[in-house]
Amino acid sequence: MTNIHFYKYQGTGNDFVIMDNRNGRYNELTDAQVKQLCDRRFGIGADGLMLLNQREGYDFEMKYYNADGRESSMCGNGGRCLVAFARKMGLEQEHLSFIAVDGPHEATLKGADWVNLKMQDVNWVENGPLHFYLNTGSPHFVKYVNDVQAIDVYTEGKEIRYNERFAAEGTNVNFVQEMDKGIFVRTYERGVEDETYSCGTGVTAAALTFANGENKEYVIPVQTLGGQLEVRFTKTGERSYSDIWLCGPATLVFEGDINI
Ligand SMILES: N[C@@H](CCC[C@H](N)C(=O)O)C(=O)O
Repeated sequence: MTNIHFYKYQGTGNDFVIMDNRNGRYNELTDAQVKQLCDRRFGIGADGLMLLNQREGYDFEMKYYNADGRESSMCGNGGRCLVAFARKMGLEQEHLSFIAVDGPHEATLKGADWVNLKMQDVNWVENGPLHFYLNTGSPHFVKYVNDVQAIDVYTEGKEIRYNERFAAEGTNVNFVQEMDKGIFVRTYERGVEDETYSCGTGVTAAALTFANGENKEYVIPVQTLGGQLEVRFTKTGERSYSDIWLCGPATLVFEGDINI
């Protein structure tokens, strides 16, 4: 039996269990334990779990697991929550750098719970007749629809996620509606295998595909079920984007102890 001191954070309703693992205490955590901690009935409940690890040359390392217990690709809202958590753990500077599975990131903190997270540049977008497909740290299928509220995100998202073209890896699936100002995005998340209230890498993917005009700086407001985000970036070519920032709130919900 292991005693775990955990923190629960949420970023626009995308929620995470977080542990301070800078001393390596949780290195032996198994996939089954991660799954149990994320379980909404038998555990704490979350879309994913993150460890704050020590890493030379950076303020910290981000290790991310989906709710299914498997270590996965980059999580944008998770990254923002982990930055807010790092500050709670004593990394008080306004500007932080960390390394994640997709490479180095930087972040800035504003006020009590606002985190701007720099994402990797994107240099490839598949542009189909009715969809886009790109990788913003995690793979994302983006489909534009007329009424996003009317979409059965679970059923339609699951069908695309398990389409054979995405093979064993699968994809996250985003449904996007253009609004008066910006876009509304709903996401079926791989590894949660359900719709989540918000997905940071998905919101980023949707915002990039929305900027289909000239090469210039863009600021795209994005509505999700769990709240408002903003994506800032520079479009540098027909399918290339740099200086991409995912901006929004990241909030501590509660902390506690659990034995597993
Ligand atoms: N919630 C995330 C995405 C997490 C990773 C995703 N479930 C995957 O496996 O690709 C986000 O905020 O980006």
